[in-house]
Amino acid sequence: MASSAPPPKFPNYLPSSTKKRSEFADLPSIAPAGRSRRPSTVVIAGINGHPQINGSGALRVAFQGAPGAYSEFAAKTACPACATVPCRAFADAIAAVERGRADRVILPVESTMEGTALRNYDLLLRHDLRIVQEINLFVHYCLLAMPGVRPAELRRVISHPMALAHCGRALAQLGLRREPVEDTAGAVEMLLSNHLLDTAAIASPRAAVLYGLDVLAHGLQDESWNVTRFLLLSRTTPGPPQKPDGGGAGLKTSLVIAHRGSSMIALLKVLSSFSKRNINLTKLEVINSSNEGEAPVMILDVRGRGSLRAFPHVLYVDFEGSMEDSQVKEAIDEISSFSVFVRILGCYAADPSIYDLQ
Ligand SMILES: O=C(O)C(=O)Cc1ccccc1
Repeated sequence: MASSAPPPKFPNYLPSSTKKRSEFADLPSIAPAGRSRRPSTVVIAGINGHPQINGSGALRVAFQGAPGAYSEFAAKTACPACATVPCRAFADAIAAVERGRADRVILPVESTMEGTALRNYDLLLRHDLRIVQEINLFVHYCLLAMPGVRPAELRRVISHPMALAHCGRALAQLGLRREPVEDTAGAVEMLLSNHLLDTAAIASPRAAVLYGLDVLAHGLQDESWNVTRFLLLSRTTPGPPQKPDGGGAGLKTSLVIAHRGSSMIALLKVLSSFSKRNINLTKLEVINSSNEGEAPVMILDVRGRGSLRAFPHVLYVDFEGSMEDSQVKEAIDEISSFSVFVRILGCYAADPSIYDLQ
């Protein structure tokens, strides 16, 4: 598919003021479960075929949000026969995998409009999980409201912070007050269970159908090219990564590299280790927390004593190839010789497509 994404910016999209549903002071409390129209099962057609756990049960994929969230669609795209496990927060979704209540967890990690979701990378680094697959989805946003509500009656809009950020221009034109909540489908559920007639939600057209809400506007995102990259994580490595075409190409590896001293010198050395072996980088992000007095990046040392270690300078690198390639092995050995810490976050099939979520 087309690949002319605009250059990513790199803010952390989650504002610290993100509200939990329980903190929504001016909203009536959420209706008891019996009154909620949250569907008990969600059936979504999958798009591509991937290995499944069969027999005793479907692969269970934890995601943050209510049924109908974009992350759930990403999970179903990656594993069409999976059973999805809704979780309130990302940390809960990760805990579900760590405690064996789910087999995989799916996280949105970057978008063409907002850049890297650093918070989600932080979560990935703090836990002993491996990336087993990536999924790219086009994300289309709709403005949803309770049946019969007219646009002029709306005063505010609630949604996931990334959705609010992606639709900034349209929302400014509509003059709606923005309030972040945990996920897009959760926002829809909140409208419904609290019968909010002055509030709209930004969510997918699927969520509108699932919950029976009206779609007041389609394609609310400021940029028509709005792709979100999700990572599927597992506690264990489920065997060698499957190449997407069954051939030799299409594997990717993700690394986090920490170093002391100048991050520029380390960056140049890392780039040289890859370039002299003709290894293609697909992502490179420098986190330098020492200058602005920010908290250091905490990384779980999965090889050592399993303890969290703090680093002021970190590089995230994704590149084409896997640990099966001798050139890749050599590059990682060289990088390890001048870095204080290197962790392989996963070798996995690169997603050759961008799936369309309508
Ligand atoms: O809130 C959701 O539905 C999510 O799955 C998180 C999200 C929000 C916006 C774009 C992609 C993922």
